[in-house]
Amino acid sequence: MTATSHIQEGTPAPGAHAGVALEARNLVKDFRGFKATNDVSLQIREGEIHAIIGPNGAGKTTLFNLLSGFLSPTSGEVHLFGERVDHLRPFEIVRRGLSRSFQISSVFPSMTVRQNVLVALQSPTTLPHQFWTPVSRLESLGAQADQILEDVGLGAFHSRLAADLSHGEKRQLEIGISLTQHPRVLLLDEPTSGMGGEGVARVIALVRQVARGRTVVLVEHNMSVVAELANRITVLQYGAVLASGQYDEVRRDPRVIEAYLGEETH
Ligand SMILES: Nc1ncnc2c1ncn2[C@@H]1O[C@H](COP(=O)(O)OP(=O)(O)OP(=O)(O)O)[C@@H](O)[C@H]1O
Repeated sequence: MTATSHIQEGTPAPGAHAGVALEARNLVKDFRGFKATNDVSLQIREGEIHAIIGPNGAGKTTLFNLLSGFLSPTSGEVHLFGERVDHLRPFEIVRRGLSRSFQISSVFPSMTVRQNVLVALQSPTTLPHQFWTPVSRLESLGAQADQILEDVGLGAFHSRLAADLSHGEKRQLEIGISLTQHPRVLLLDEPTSGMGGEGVARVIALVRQVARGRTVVLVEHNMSVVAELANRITVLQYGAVLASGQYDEVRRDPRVIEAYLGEETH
């Protein structure tokens, strides 16, 4: 049995989602004849930390964009807790429980750490009937902001300008901003990119913490981070799923070793 076959097991009947938080069914994204996503089917189970890995250009970011509504698939479907969402806009998907953080910073540098979280808390996705509110009037959300900052380890930095945060602290803030949307599923795009050992260890601890009670999907290049965090992994190559399953099993798959993990297993 190949590792790939695991994604076929337990496939729920159409409409059911029995323990599956997020599902791609035969997803294709065609950029002018080039399939950046090529018939991808995968299931992310509720409560797991699932890593999407693969060489540069394998289609990881494109898949994230499809799962979160930032791109529409050429064909195929995305289901969130059993509901088809591939026709919805990103904010509608956020409202249904899926948030993502970005590889490129979404932080406002000229605001304080706390103001960044407050602004995210009053976004239309969390407060549907409220438009822009001056930061000074957002204090009703202050307790919530403070709790989120504690949760992501930035409690002591609340009044610091976001511009003055270290790279790693900015990533912590981005995760905090994602948490303002109360996601049941959190997509993290390379949360440890550009970090040294200490920052990586902090993010690993943070991801473990935010994963309590929710589902986390992460794109990650650092294989030791994947090994530490992921319950299951999916390996992409040329836009397609090469293998999907338990980390220890997939890393021994000869095709995966050849494509990607060779150095790790020597
Ligand atoms: N808008 C686009 N138009 C044309 N081609 C695109 C577009 N977006 C992505 N691609 C191509 O699709 C392929 C997959 O890109 P993608 O960014 O999804 O890969 P990735 O696995 O995230 O790569 P990396 O690890 O380098 O971030 C690449 O060959 C890329 O050049």
